[in-house]
Amino acid sequence: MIDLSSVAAFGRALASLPSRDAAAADAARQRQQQLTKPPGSLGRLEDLAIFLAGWQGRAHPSMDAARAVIFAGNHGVAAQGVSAFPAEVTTQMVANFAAGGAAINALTGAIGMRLDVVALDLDRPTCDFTTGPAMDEADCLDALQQGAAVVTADTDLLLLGEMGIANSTAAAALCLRSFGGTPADWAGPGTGLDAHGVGHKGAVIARAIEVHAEALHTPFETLRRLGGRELAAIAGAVLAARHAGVPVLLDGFICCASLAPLAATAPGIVDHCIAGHCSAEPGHARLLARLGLEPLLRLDMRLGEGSGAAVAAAVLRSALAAHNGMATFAEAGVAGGA
Ligand SMILES: O=C(O)c1ccc[n+]([C@@H]2O[C@H](COP(=O)([O-])O)[C@@H](O)[C@H]2O)c1
Ligand SMILES: Cc1cc2nc[nH]c2cc1C
Repeated sequence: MIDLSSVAAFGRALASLPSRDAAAADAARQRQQQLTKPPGSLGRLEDLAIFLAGWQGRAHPSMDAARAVIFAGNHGVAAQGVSAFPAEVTTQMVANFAAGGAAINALTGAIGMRLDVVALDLDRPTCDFTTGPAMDEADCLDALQQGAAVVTADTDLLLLGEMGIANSTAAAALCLRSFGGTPADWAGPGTGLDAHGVGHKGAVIARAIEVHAEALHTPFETLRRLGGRELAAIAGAVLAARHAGVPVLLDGFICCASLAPLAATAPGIVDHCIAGHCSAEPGHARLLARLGLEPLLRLDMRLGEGSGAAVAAAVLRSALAAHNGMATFAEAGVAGGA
């Protein structure tokens, strides 16, 4: 596992991002040319298979050891009335995940994917970041490490998701600080605020940025001051996955926003990531454009908890079924191959 035990170690991990295996990607690209179809006719499915080959380091990538992990955290900023739901729903939904009753249980179940839920100190919400840093240094490092700890070298795809009432406020603050714009560019309805609620949320975010303005100089400080435990855990998991050669499937606005502070200084942090979908949360399309990611699906989903990524995982499955299972022109005796 990569070392994320100190702020300096986090900085080093972000500054030394490994590249994909170009030879494996080339071998997969050549295989695609030989399969019994007009070149390019499987569209983005071809790109996805080549992408997974490059990051898994093998011409025949797999999803047999794919794993979904949902991180959950509680947020002090919920006290500012920024969510349509009460803060206790985070803990209640974690119980629902454990009981198998949530959308993510159904969606990972439908594709036979392993699901784990990591609840991060739910009885100790982060501090309200309109008055001080969300986390102290040790807290943020611990969350980063708990995220990194879910990554094992034998995982072939890591699907990430989150659960945390009020975390779309933290996500919007991370985006605003990382990519600029106005609070209105990044604040949306989340779980269902009306227009007045969204306006209030924007004002809360503006206040937070003002309070921390002098101190938001590094990705770590932005994550620590404006983020939350589940957001830091996602950042840690993405960083660890990169160093372990594990491609990542990202979910919605909040999941992607966890990477905003990192991407602002190291844009290549998302190179091993696929955006599973574009959420209906308005900031997500803007964020994906800033991250340089083209989402696989647009289904107007805005649930979180990994749900959009789980639907997209079925598309990845199709990409690999074709890539690994089709006959070549030579094997099938079909004329016209390269
Ligand atoms: O993934 C998304 O794009 C998304 C968009 C809106 C809401 N959510 C989920 O709703 C919660 C955050 O919304 P809120 O209004 O409580 O900040 C959190 O549990 C997320 O998983 C998720
Ligand atoms: C019920 C509910 C389920 C969720 N799943 C992810 N975020 C959520 C927010 C709410 C409110």
